[in-house]
Amino acid sequence: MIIAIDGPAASGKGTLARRIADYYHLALLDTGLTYRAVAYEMLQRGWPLDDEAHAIAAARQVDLGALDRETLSAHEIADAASKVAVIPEVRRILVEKQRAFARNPAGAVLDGRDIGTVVCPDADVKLYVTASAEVRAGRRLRDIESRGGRADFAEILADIVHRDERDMGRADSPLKPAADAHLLDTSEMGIEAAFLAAKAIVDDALAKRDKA
Ligand SMILES: Nc1ncnc2c1ncn2[C@@H]1O[C@H](COP(=O)(O)OP(=O)(O)OP(=O)(O)O)[C@@H](O)[C@H]1O
Ligand SMILES: Nc1ccn([C@@H]2O[C@H](COP(=O)(O)O)[C@@H](O)[C@H]2O)c(=O)n1
Repeated sequence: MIIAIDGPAASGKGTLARRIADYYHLALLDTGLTYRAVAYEMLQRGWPLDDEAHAIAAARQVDLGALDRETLSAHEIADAASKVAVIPEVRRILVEKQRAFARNPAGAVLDGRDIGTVVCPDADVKLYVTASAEVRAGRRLRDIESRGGRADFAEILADIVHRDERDMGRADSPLKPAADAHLLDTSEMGIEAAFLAAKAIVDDALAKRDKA
């Protein structure tokens, strides 16, 4: 079984993906980390983010087994990731690795921006998780503060809106719900309620599949 979870920044898709993968005993890949790994390498080396040759070389080096969430989750890497993610050849290389992961015989959950539309168009279940930009900014702020950091709500909101615009507006694999995705607006749902709503969708899809 493959479950595809897409959505804009800080919508809670990663949290949901983790819960679903644990519950159904599926392998999990946060594909955002693969773009972040390319951005991290570019920033570390001092290469401009629009240097396509170096970005492509960095994408080839990405090892799915060695993605360091702690290092890659830094807030400033997110914006850089969305800049390298507009380069078609970077996407092609990373999508190939993501598809290889999705072939895991035990089944897999992948979350990102183009999983239901490009990476796994035949996924058994597709979820498009969203929430208002203000709710998402509030969640991200609490996230940063709970780890001892400081941030400004207005700045986070502006970053989120700007990143969404870039992700939705790019020519190659823009963020959008797949035609057959189930929309899950979690603006007024806590983590547990969002998980239960997603689980109901997955269980329903599995029951239909088993009947067919
Ligand atoms: N339904 C929810 N209600 C309240 N808080 C939530 C909910 N879902 C996720 N969160 C919290 O919001 C923050 C962002 O969630 P998460 O990292 O899962 O988002 P994401 O969509 O994967 O973000 P990104 O695209 O930036 O990686 C986390 O602190 C998480 O605990
Ligand atoms: N399938 C994906 C996943 C991510 N991106 C780009 O990476 C940026 C960071 O992603 P996070 O989920 O870790 O926040 C994101 O803003 C996208 O630009 C992508 O293009 N496709």
